[in-house]
Amino acid sequence: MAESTEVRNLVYLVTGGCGFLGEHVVRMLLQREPRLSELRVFDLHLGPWLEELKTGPVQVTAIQGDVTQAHEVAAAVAGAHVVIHAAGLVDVFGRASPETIHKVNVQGTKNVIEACVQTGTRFLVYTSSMEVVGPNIKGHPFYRGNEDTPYEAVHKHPYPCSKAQAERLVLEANGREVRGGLPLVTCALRPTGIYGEGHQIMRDFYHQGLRLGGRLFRAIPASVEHGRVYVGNVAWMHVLVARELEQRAALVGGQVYFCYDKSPYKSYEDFNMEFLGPCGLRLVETRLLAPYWLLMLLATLNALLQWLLRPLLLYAPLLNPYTLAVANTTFTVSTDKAQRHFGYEPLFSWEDSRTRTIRWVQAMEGSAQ
Ligand SMILES: NC(=O)C1=CN([C@@H]2O[C@H](COP(=O)(O)OP(=O)(O)OC[C@H]3O[C@@H](n4cnc5c(N)ncnc54)[C@H](O)[C@@H]3O)[C@@H](O)[C@H]2O)C=CC1
Ligand SMILES: C[C@@H](CO)CCC[C@@H](C)[C@H]1CC[C@H]2[C@@H]3[C@H](O)CC4=CC(=O)CC[C@]4(C)[C@H]3CC[C@]12C
Repeated sequence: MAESTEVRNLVYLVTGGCGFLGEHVVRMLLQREPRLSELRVFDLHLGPWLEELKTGPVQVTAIQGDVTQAHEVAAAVAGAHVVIHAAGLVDVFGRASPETIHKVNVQGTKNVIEACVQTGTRFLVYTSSMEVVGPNIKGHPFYRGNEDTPYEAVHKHPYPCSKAQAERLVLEANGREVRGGLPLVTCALRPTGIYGEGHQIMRDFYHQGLRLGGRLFRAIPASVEHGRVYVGNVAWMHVLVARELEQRAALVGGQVYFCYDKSPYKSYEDFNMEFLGPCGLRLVETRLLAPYWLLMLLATLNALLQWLLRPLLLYAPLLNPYTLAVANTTFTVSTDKAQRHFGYEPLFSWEDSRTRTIRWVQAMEGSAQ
Protein backbone atom coordinates (compact mmCIF):
# COMPACT_ATOMS: atom_id res chain seq x y z
CA MET A 1 0.00 0.00 0.00
CA ALA A 2 1.03 3.61 -0.46
CA GLU A 3 3.28 4.95 2.30
CA SER A 4 1.85 8.19 3.67
CA THR A 5 5.31 9.60 4.56
CA GLU A 6 6.24 10.26 0.88
CA VAL A 7 5.52 13.65 -0.68
CA ARG A 8 2.76 13.41 -3.26
CA ASN A 9 3.74 15.62 -6.18
CA LEU A 10 3.65 13.50 -9.35
CA VAL A 11 1.06 13.58 -12.10
CA TYR A 12 0.62 10.42 -14.21
CA LEU A 13 -1.45 9.94 -17.34
CA VAL A 14 -2.62 6.48 -18.43
CA THR A 15 -4.03 6.30 -21.95
CA GLY A 16 -6.40 3.39 -22.50
CA GLY A 17 -6.83 3.44 -18.72
CA CYS A 18 -10.29 1.87 -18.89
CA GLY A 19 -9.24 -1.18 -20.92
CA PHE A 20 -8.40 -4.65 -19.63
CA LEU A 21 -4.74 -3.85 -18.89
CA GLY A 22 -5.31 -0.12 -18.34
CA GLU A 23 -7.67 -0.69 -15.40
CA HIS A 24 -5.07 -2.89 -13.68
CA VAL A 25 -2.37 -0.24 -14.30
CA VAL A 26 -4.62 2.47 -12.83
CA ARG A 27 -5.42 0.42 -9.72
CA MET A 28 -1.78 -0.62 -9.32
CA LEU A 29 -0.58 2.98 -9.51
CA LEU A 30 -3.03 3.99 -6.81
CA GLN A 31 -1.82 1.16 -4.58
CA ARG A 32 1.91 1.20 -5.30
CA GLU A 33 3.02 4.70 -6.32
CA PRO A 34 3.20 6.70 -3.10
CA ARG A 35 4.42 9.88 -4.84
CA LEU A 36 1.29 10.16 -6.97
CA SER A 37 -0.78 13.32 -6.53
CA GLU A 38 -2.97 13.16 -9.65
CA LEU A 39 -3.85 10.26 -11.92
CA ARG A 40 -5.35 11.13 -15.28
CA VAL A 41 -7.25 8.32 -16.93
CA PHE A 42 -7.69 8.94 -20.66
CA ASP A 43 -9.91 6.67 -22.72
CA LEU A 44 -12.38 6.69 -25.57
CA HIS A 45 -14.86 4.94 -23.26
CA LEU A 46 -14.73 5.73 -19.56
CA GLY A 47 -15.68 2.99 -17.08
CA PRO A 48 -18.19 3.64 -14.26
CA TRP A 49 -15.73 1.98 -11.78
CA LEU A 50 -13.59 5.14 -11.97
CA GLU A 51 -16.08 6.90 -9.69
CA GLU A 52 -15.21 4.71 -6.69
CA LEU A 53 -11.53 5.69 -7.03
CA LYS A 54 -12.24 9.37 -6.58
CA THR A 55 -12.52 9.24 -2.79
CA GLY A 56 -8.86 8.43 -2.01
CA PRO A 57 -5.86 10.72 -1.39
CA VAL A 58 -4.97 10.87 -5.10
CA GLN A 59 -6.93 13.09 -7.45
CA VAL A 60 -8.32 10.80 -10.16
CA THR A 61 -9.21 12.76 -13.30
CA ALA A 62 -11.27 10.93 -15.91
CA ILE A 63 -10.73 12.25 -19.42
CA GLN A 64 -12.91 11.01 -22.24
CA GLY A 65 -10.79 11.44 -25.34
CA ASP A 66 -9.43 9.99 -28.56
CA VAL A 67 -5.70 9.40 -29.11
CA THR A 68 -6.15 10.10 -32.81
CA GLN A 69 -7.07 13.70 -31.95
CA ALA A 70 -3.77 15.52 -31.36
CA HIS A 71 -5.34 18.43 -29.48
CA GLU A 72 -7.17 16.15 -27.04
CA VAL A 73 -3.97 14.26 -26.34
CA ALA A 74 -1.94 17.44 -25.86
CA ALA A 75 -4.49 18.81 -23.40
CA ALA A 76 -4.39 15.60 -21.37
CA VAL A 77 -0.57 15.36 -21.39
CA ALA A 78 0.11 18.99 -20.43
CA GLY A 79 1.54 19.08 -16.92
CA ALA A 80 1.93 15.29 -16.55
CA HIS A 81 5.31 13.95 -15.37
CA VAL A 82 4.84 10.46 -16.76
CA VAL A 83 2.70 9.02 -19.56
CA ILE A 84 1.85 5.32 -19.75
CA HIS A 85 0.49 4.83 -23.25
CA ALA A 86 -1.60 1.66 -23.18
CA ALA A 87 -4.43 2.77 -25.49
CA GLY A 88 -4.64 0.70 -28.62
CA LEU A 89 -6.94 -1.03 -30.99
CA VAL A 90 -6.43 -4.73 -30.25
CA ASP A 91 -8.01 -6.38 -33.24
CA VAL A 92 -6.86 -9.58 -34.89
CA PHE A 93 -10.40 -10.63 -35.84
CA GLY A 94 -11.12 -8.23 -38.69
CA ARG A 95 -13.56 -6.07 -36.72
CA ALA A 96 -11.85 -2.79 -37.64
CA SER A 97 -10.33 -1.77 -40.96
CA PRO A 98 -6.52 -1.77 -41.37
CA GLU A 99 -6.74 2.04 -41.75
CA THR A 100 -8.48 2.42 -38.39
CA ILE A 101 -5.99 0.12 -36.67
CA HIS A 102 -3.13 2.18 -38.13
CA LYS A 103 -4.77 5.45 -37.16
CA VAL A 104 -5.29 4.49 -33.52
CA ASN A 105 -2.08 2.53 -32.94
CA VAL A 106 0.41 4.51 -35.05
CA GLN A 107 -1.03 8.02 -35.41
CA GLY A 108 -2.28 7.84 -31.82
CA THR A 109 1.24 7.03 -30.62
CA LYS A 110 2.71 9.84 -32.75
CA ASN A 111 0.25 12.21 -31.09
CA VAL A 112 1.33 11.05 -27.64
CA ILE A 113 5.03 11.54 -28.47
CA GLU A 114 4.46 14.99 -29.96
CA ALA A 115 2.34 16.00 -26.98
CA CYS A 116 5.19 15.02 -24.63
CA VAL A 117 7.67 17.05 -26.71
CA GLN A 118 5.41 20.11 -26.94
CA THR A 119 4.32 20.19 -23.32
CA GLY A 120 7.60 19.15 -21.66
CA THR A 121 6.64 15.71 -20.35
CA ARG A 122 9.84 13.70 -20.03
CA PHE A 123 8.87 10.10 -19.29
CA LEU A 124 6.94 7.83 -21.63
CA VAL A 125 6.23 4.12 -21.22
CA TYR A 126 4.68 2.41 -24.25
CA THR A 127 2.68 -0.82 -24.04
CA SER A 128 3.97 -2.69 -27.04
CA SER A 129 3.39 -6.41 -27.66
CA MET A 130 5.18 -9.72 -28.28
CA GLU A 131 3.49 -9.41 -31.67
CA VAL A 132 6.09 -6.84 -32.82
CA VAL A 133 8.52 -9.76 -32.87
CA GLY A 134 6.33 -12.68 -33.80
CA PRO A 135 5.10 -15.23 -34.59
CA ASN A 136 6.19 -14.20 -38.09
CA ILE A 137 4.35 -15.01 -41.30
CA LYS A 138 6.69 -17.97 -41.89
CA GLY A 139 5.57 -19.67 -38.69
CA HIS A 140 9.11 -19.86 -37.23
CA PRO A 141 9.09 -20.91 -33.57
CA PHE A 142 10.45 -18.51 -30.95
CA TYR A 143 11.23 -20.91 -28.13
CA ARG A 144 11.84 -19.28 -24.74
CA GLY A 145 13.76 -16.44 -26.36
CA ASN A 146 14.81 -13.11 -24.92
CA GLU A 147 15.08 -9.50 -26.13
CA ASP A 148 18.34 -10.30 -27.98
CA THR A 149 17.33 -13.58 -29.59
CA PRO A 150 17.66 -13.27 -33.38
CA TYR A 151 14.30 -13.72 -35.09
CA GLU A 152 13.02 -12.76 -38.53
CA ALA A 153 10.22 -10.34 -37.58
CA VAL A 154 8.12 -10.15 -40.74
CA HIS A 155 4.47 -9.13 -40.47
CA LYS A 156 1.55 -8.73 -42.82
CA HIS A 157 -1.39 -8.39 -40.46
CA PRO A 158 -2.41 -4.78 -39.60
CA TYR A 159 -2.26 -5.27 -35.80
CA PRO A 160 1.38 -6.47 -35.45
CA CYS A 161 2.43 -4.08 -38.25
CA SER A 162 0.92 -1.15 -36.35
CA LYS A 163 2.40 -2.18 -32.99
CA ALA A 164 5.85 -2.59 -34.56
CA GLN A 165 5.67 0.83 -36.21
CA ALA A 166 4.45 2.50 -33.03
CA GLU A 167 7.14 0.84 -30.94
CA ARG A 168 9.82 2.05 -33.36
CA LEU A 169 8.49 5.62 -33.11
CA VAL A 170 8.58 5.49 -29.31
CA LEU A 171 12.14 4.15 -29.20
CA GLU A 172 13.36 6.66 -31.80
CA ALA A 173 11.86 9.46 -29.72
CA ASN A 174 14.12 8.57 -26.78
CA GLY A 175 16.51 11.49 -26.25
CA ARG A 176 14.42 14.06 -28.14
CA GLU A 177 14.45 17.45 -26.54
CA VAL A 178 11.16 18.32 -24.88
CA ARG A 179 9.87 21.78 -24.02
CA GLY A 180 12.20 23.16 -21.36
CA GLY A 181 15.27 21.62 -22.99
CA LEU A 182 15.53 18.25 -21.21
CA PRO A 183 15.58 14.90 -23.03
CA LEU A 184 12.57 12.60 -23.41
CA VAL A 185 13.10 9.14 -21.88
CA THR A 186 11.08 6.33 -23.42
CA CYS A 187 10.84 2.55 -23.25
CA ALA A 188 8.54 -0.18 -24.54
CA LEU A 189 7.11 -3.16 -22.68
CA ARG A 190 6.17 -6.20 -24.73
CA PRO A 191 3.60 -8.41 -23.01
CA THR A 192 3.00 -11.91 -24.34
CA GLY A 193 -0.65 -13.05 -24.22
CA ILE A 194 -2.08 -11.34 -21.14
CA TYR A 195 -4.59 -13.19 -18.94
CA GLY A 196 -6.41 -12.43 -15.71
CA GLU A 197 -9.48 -10.68 -14.37
CA GLY A 198 -11.32 -8.86 -17.17
CA HIS A 199 -9.85 -10.84 -20.10
CA GLN A 200 -12.50 -10.78 -22.82
CA ILE A 201 -11.22 -13.77 -24.83
CA MET A 202 -11.18 -15.95 -21.69
CA ARG A 203 -14.79 -14.85 -21.13
CA ASP A 204 -15.63 -15.84 -24.72
CA PHE A 205 -14.04 -19.28 -24.35
CA TYR A 206 -15.85 -19.86 -21.06
CA HIS A 207 -19.24 -19.01 -22.50
CA GLN A 208 -18.53 -21.06 -25.61
CA GLY A 209 -17.68 -24.02 -23.33
CA LEU A 210 -20.94 -23.60 -21.40
CA ARG A 211 -22.90 -23.51 -24.66
CA LEU A 212 -21.19 -26.75 -25.75
CA GLY A 213 -22.30 -28.57 -22.60
CA GLY A 214 -19.16 -27.95 -20.55
CA ARG A 215 -16.73 -28.95 -23.30
CA LEU A 216 -14.09 -27.26 -25.39
CA PHE A 217 -12.44 -29.06 -28.28
CA ARG A 218 -8.69 -29.19 -28.65
CA ALA A 219 -7.53 -27.62 -31.90
CA ILE A 220 -3.88 -26.87 -31.11
CA PRO A 221 -1.30 -29.60 -30.33
CA ALA A 222 -0.31 -29.60 -26.65
CA SER A 223 3.35 -29.32 -27.75
CA VAL A 224 2.92 -25.76 -29.13
CA GLU A 225 3.94 -23.31 -26.37
CA HIS A 226 2.27 -19.92 -26.17
CA GLY A 227 3.67 -17.23 -23.86
CA ARG A 228 1.23 -15.91 -21.22
CA VAL A 229 1.65 -13.37 -18.47
CA TYR A 230 -0.66 -12.33 -15.63
CA VAL A 231 -2.24 -8.89 -16.01
CA GLY A 232 -1.29 -7.85 -12.45
CA ASN A 233 2.37 -8.51 -13.19
CA VAL A 234 2.19 -6.62 -16.50
CA ALA A 235 0.65 -3.68 -14.63
CA TRP A 236 3.35 -3.91 -11.94
CA MET A 237 6.09 -3.82 -14.61
CA HIS A 238 4.57 -0.63 -16.01
CA VAL A 239 4.48 1.02 -12.59
CA LEU A 240 8.02 -0.02 -11.76
CA VAL A 241 9.62 1.00 -15.05
CA ALA A 242 7.77 4.34 -15.00
CA ARG A 243 9.21 4.96 -11.54
CA GLU A 244 12.73 4.04 -12.63
CA LEU A 245 12.79 5.95 -15.93
CA GLU A 246 14.11 9.06 -14.21
CA GLN A 247 16.64 7.33 -11.92
CA ARG A 248 18.00 4.99 -14.59
CA ALA A 249 17.40 7.02 -17.74
CA ALA A 250 20.73 6.08 -19.35
CA LEU A 251 20.11 2.35 -18.89
CA VAL A 252 16.37 2.07 -19.44
CA GLY A 253 15.82 4.82 -22.05
CA GLY A 254 15.26 3.45 -25.56
CA GLN A 255 15.00 -0.15 -24.33
CA VAL A 256 12.44 -2.90 -24.91
CA TYR A 257 11.42 -5.42 -22.26
CA PHE A 258 9.33 -8.55 -22.62
CA CYS A 259 6.74 -8.83 -19.84
CA TYR A 260 7.19 -12.12 -18.01
CA ASP A 261 6.39 -13.91 -14.78
CA LYS A 262 6.27 -17.48 -13.48
CA SER A 263 3.24 -18.57 -15.55
CA PRO A 264 3.95 -22.06 -16.94
CA TYR A 265 4.82 -22.75 -20.57
CA LYS A 266 1.82 -24.44 -22.17
CA SER A 267 -0.27 -24.40 -25.32
CA TYR A 268 -2.87 -21.62 -25.54
CA GLU A 269 -5.71 -24.03 -24.85
CA ASP A 270 -4.00 -26.05 -22.10
CA PHE A 271 -3.14 -22.80 -20.37
CA ASN A 272 -6.76 -21.62 -20.52
CA MET A 273 -7.81 -24.93 -18.96
CA GLU A 274 -5.79 -24.02 -15.84
CA PHE A 275 -8.71 -21.68 -15.09
CA LEU A 276 -11.62 -23.11 -17.07
CA GLY A 277 -11.00 -26.66 -15.78
CA PRO A 278 -11.66 -25.75 -12.13
CA CYS A 279 -14.77 -23.89 -13.36
CA GLY A 280 -16.28 -27.10 -14.73
CA LEU A 281 -15.12 -27.22 -18.37
CA ARG A 282 -13.11 -30.02 -19.93
CA LEU A 283 -10.92 -30.09 -23.02
CA VAL A 284 -11.90 -32.86 -25.42
CA GLU A 285 -9.09 -34.29 -27.55
CA THR A 286 -10.06 -34.10 -31.23
CA ARG A 287 -6.80 -34.51 -33.12
CA LEU A 288 -8.21 -37.25 -35.33
CA LEU A 289 -11.42 -35.29 -35.96
CA ALA A 290 -9.80 -31.95 -36.69
CA PRO A 291 -6.39 -32.19 -38.36
CA TYR A 292 -4.57 -28.93 -39.03
CA TRP A 293 -5.56 -28.80 -42.72
CA LEU A 294 -9.22 -28.93 -41.71
CA LEU A 295 -8.78 -26.12 -39.19
CA MET A 296 -7.03 -24.02 -41.80
CA LEU A 297 -9.87 -24.73 -44.20
CA LEU A 298 -12.41 -23.60 -41.57
CA ALA A 299 -10.33 -20.53 -40.76
CA THR A 300 -10.12 -19.62 -44.45
CA LEU A 301 -13.86 -20.18 -44.83
CA ASN A 302 -14.43 -17.83 -41.90
CA ALA A 303 -12.28 -15.19 -43.60
CA LEU A 304 -14.19 -15.63 -46.83
CA LEU A 305 -17.53 -15.39 -45.04
CA GLN A 306 -16.37 -12.27 -43.25
CA TRP A 307 -15.52 -10.67 -46.59
CA LEU A 308 -18.79 -11.76 -48.26
CA LEU A 309 -20.99 -10.67 -45.36
CA ARG A 310 -19.23 -7.38 -44.69
CA PRO A 311 -21.78 -5.25 -46.60
CA LEU A 312 -24.57 -6.76 -44.47
CA LEU A 313 -23.11 -7.55 -41.04
CA LEU A 314 -19.90 -7.96 -39.11
CA TYR A 315 -18.89 -11.62 -38.92
CA ALA A 316 -15.76 -11.84 -36.75
CA PRO A 317 -15.24 -15.30 -35.20
CA LEU A 318 -12.17 -16.13 -33.05
CA LEU A 319 -10.85 -18.54 -35.67
CA ASN A 320 -9.26 -17.03 -38.77
CA PRO A 321 -6.02 -17.83 -40.61
CA TYR A 322 -4.08 -15.29 -38.55
CA THR A 323 -5.31 -16.35 -35.09
CA LEU A 324 -4.83 -20.00 -36.02
CA ALA A 325 -1.24 -19.28 -37.10
CA VAL A 326 -0.50 -17.35 -33.87
CA ALA A 327 -2.03 -20.03 -31.66
CA ASN A 328 -0.31 -22.80 -33.60
CA THR A 329 3.25 -21.39 -33.55
CA THR A 330 5.46 -21.68 -30.51
CA PHE A 331 6.26 -18.25 -29.08
CA THR A 332 7.54 -18.08 -25.50
CA VAL A 333 9.98 -15.86 -23.66
CA SER A 334 12.58 -16.53 -21.01
CA THR A 335 14.43 -13.44 -19.85
CA ASP A 336 15.55 -11.50 -16.78
CA LYS A 337 16.23 -8.18 -18.51
CA ALA A 338 13.59 -6.26 -16.52
CA GLN A 339 15.00 -7.69 -13.29
CA ARG A 340 18.55 -6.66 -14.22
CA HIS A 341 17.63 -3.17 -15.47
CA PHE A 342 15.02 -2.01 -12.99
CA GLY A 343 14.68 -4.65 -10.32
CA TYR A 344 11.42 -6.20 -11.53
CA GLU A 345 10.19 -9.30 -9.73
CA PRO A 346 6.66 -10.57 -10.34
CA LEU A 347 4.32 -9.22 -7.68
CA PHE A 348 1.95 -12.20 -8.06
CA SER A 349 3.12 -15.80 -7.91
CA TRP A 350 1.73 -18.27 -10.43
CA GLU A 351 -0.51 -19.70 -7.68
CA ASP A 352 -1.92 -16.24 -6.87
CA SER A 353 -2.40 -15.37 -10.54
CA ARG A 354 -4.21 -18.65 -11.12
CA THR A 355 -6.42 -18.33 -8.04
CA ARG A 356 -7.39 -14.75 -8.84
CA THR A 357 -8.26 -15.66 -12.43
CA ILE A 358 -10.28 -18.72 -11.39
CA ARG A 359 -12.25 -16.66 -8.84
CA TRP A 360 -12.99 -14.11 -11.53
CA VAL A 361 -14.28 -16.77 -13.95
CA GLN A 362 -16.38 -18.32 -11.17
CA ALA A 363 -17.94 -14.95 -10.39
CA MET A 364 -18.92 -14.40 -14.02
CA GLU A 365 -22.56 -14.06 -14.92
CA GLY A 366 -23.92 -17.37 -16.21
CA SER A 367 -21.16 -19.26 -14.40
CA ALA A 368 -21.72 -22.97 -13.79
CA GLN A 369 -20.37 -22.63 -10.21
N1 LIG B 1 -4.46 -8.30 -24.49
C1 LIG B 1 -3.26 -8.77 -24.73
O1 LIG B 1 -3.02 -9.99 -24.66
C2 LIG B 1 -2.14 -7.85 -25.10
C3 LIG B 1 -2.31 -6.48 -25.23
N2 LIG B 1 -1.24 -5.68 -25.54
C4 LIG B 1 -1.37 -4.22 -25.65
O2 LIG B 1 -1.82 -3.74 -24.40
C5 LIG B 1 -2.59 -2.57 -24.59
C6 LIG B 1 -3.90 -2.72 -23.86
O3 LIG B 1 -4.58 -3.84 -24.43
P1 LIG B 1 -5.88 -4.48 -23.75
O4 LIG B 1 -6.06 -3.92 -22.41
O5 LIG B 1 -5.79 -5.93 -23.94
O6 LIG B 1 -6.99 -3.95 -24.74
P2 LIG B 1 -8.35 -3.20 -24.43
O7 LIG B 1 -9.07 -3.11 -25.72
O8 LIG B 1 -9.05 -3.84 -23.29
O9 LIG B 1 -7.85 -1.77 -23.98
C7 LIG B 1 -7.49 -0.77 -24.87
C8 LIG B 1 -8.13 0.53 -24.39
O10 LIG B 1 -7.76 1.54 -25.32
C9 LIG B 1 -8.91 2.34 -25.54
N3 LIG B 1 -8.84 2.96 -26.86
C10 LIG B 1 -8.98 2.36 -28.06
N4 LIG B 1 -8.94 3.27 -29.03
C11 LIG B 1 -8.76 4.47 -28.44
C12 LIG B 1 -8.65 5.78 -28.90
N5 LIG B 1 -8.74 6.06 -30.22
N6 LIG B 1 -8.46 6.77 -28.02
C13 LIG B 1 -8.41 6.52 -26.69
N7 LIG B 1 -8.53 5.28 -26.18
C14 LIG B 1 -8.70 4.27 -27.05
C15 LIG B 1 -10.09 1.38 -25.46
O11 LIG B 1 -11.29 2.08 -25.21
C16 LIG B 1 -9.66 0.46 -24.35
O12 LIG B 1 -10.14 0.91 -23.11
C17 LIG B 1 -2.74 -2.38 -26.10
O13 LIG B 1 -1.87 -1.38 -26.53
C18 LIG B 1 -2.35 -3.73 -26.67
O14 LIG B 1 -1.80 -3.59 -27.94
C19 LIG B 1 -0.01 -6.21 -25.71
C20 LIG B 1 0.20 -7.54 -25.60
C21 LIG B 1 -0.83 -8.46 -25.29
C1 LIG C 1 -7.52 -21.76 -32.92
C2 LIG C 1 -8.49 -21.48 -31.80
C3 LIG C 1 -8.97 -22.81 -31.27
O1 LIG C 1 -9.39 -22.87 -29.95
C4 LIG C 1 -7.83 -20.65 -30.74
C5 LIG C 1 -7.72 -19.22 -31.16
C6 LIG C 1 -7.10 -18.43 -30.07
C7 LIG C 1 -6.75 -17.02 -30.52
C8 LIG C 1 -8.01 -16.20 -30.59
C9 LIG C 1 -5.69 -16.44 -29.60
C10 LIG C 1 -4.42 -17.31 -29.60
C11 LIG C 1 -3.24 -16.40 -29.35
C12 LIG C 1 -3.86 -15.06 -29.06
C13 LIG C 1 -3.01 -13.80 -29.29
C14 LIG C 1 -1.71 -13.86 -28.53
O2 LIG C 1 -1.92 -14.15 -27.15
C15 LIG C 1 -0.87 -12.63 -28.69
C16 LIG C 1 -1.61 -11.34 -28.68
C17 LIG C 1 -0.92 -10.21 -28.37
C18 LIG C 1 -1.50 -8.93 -28.47
O3 LIG C 1 -0.81 -7.92 -28.41
C19 LIG C 1 -2.95 -8.78 -28.71
C20 LIG C 1 -3.71 -10.05 -28.56
C21 LIG C 1 -3.01 -11.25 -29.18
C22 LIG C 1 -2.88 -11.02 -30.69
C23 LIG C 1 -3.81 -12.54 -28.86
C24 LIG C 1 -5.19 -12.52 -29.59
C25 LIG C 1 -5.95 -13.84 -29.49
C26 LIG C 1 -5.12 -15.03 -29.93
C27 LIG C 1 -4.81 -14.94 -31.43
